[in-house]
Amino acid sequence: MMLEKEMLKLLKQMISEDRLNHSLGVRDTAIELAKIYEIDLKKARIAGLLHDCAKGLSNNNLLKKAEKFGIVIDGVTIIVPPLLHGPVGAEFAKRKFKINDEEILNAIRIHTLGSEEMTSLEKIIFLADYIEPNRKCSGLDKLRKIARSNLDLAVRKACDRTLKFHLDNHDVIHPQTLATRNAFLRKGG
Ligand SMILES: Nc1ncnc2c1ncn2[C@@H]1O[C@H](COP(=O)(O)OP(=O)(O)O)[C@@H](O)[C@H]1O
Repeated sequence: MMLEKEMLKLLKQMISEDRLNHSLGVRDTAIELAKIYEIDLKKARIAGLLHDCAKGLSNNNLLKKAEKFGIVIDGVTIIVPPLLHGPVGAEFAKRKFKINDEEILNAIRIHTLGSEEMTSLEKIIFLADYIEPNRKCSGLDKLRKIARSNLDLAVRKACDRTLKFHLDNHDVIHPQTLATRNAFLRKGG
């Protein structure tokens, strides 16, 4: 595996300064949550750092890379190509950053929409992306607290926020956020 210093150097060439700061915030928040929930700190650290490594690509390039990597492009994703930055990012993590750990790759892959069944690492990356300190949306402090005491409830509440946001914005909405939300509601989240 590459050293984190080398990963950082490569990542800097791939994303903007703001996105890099966000990635460092996600890395640090993921480490903090990993300590609370007693999961592998190194995996949380690397997945957090690299989760947005494909965020610098244009919609057109995301679609091209998705096709090249054999990623399934569904009817909503073709309309909202930024949804591909997780799946394409997982491929970049593997090919450019030499990450072979499937748990890290899956956490990067599903970090935007979540999934009905998620590992603790996947939940932590999903949430760290949402609550890291550079995110300034109102009302996040409550979610920051919940993430530190109940991961499943925090995932469900994060999905609720995403759904509300996109409804209010009159956006096309990917149904996976709703599927994730319903699954976590049933888990008691
Ligand atoms: N359920 C969804 N339906 C449609 N678009 C979504 C959904 N969830 C996220 N998006 C969009 O996908 C892109 C990536 O989401 P996200 O990783 O949360 O972005 P960011 O880190 O820039 O906030 C954004 O353009 C966001 O608006």
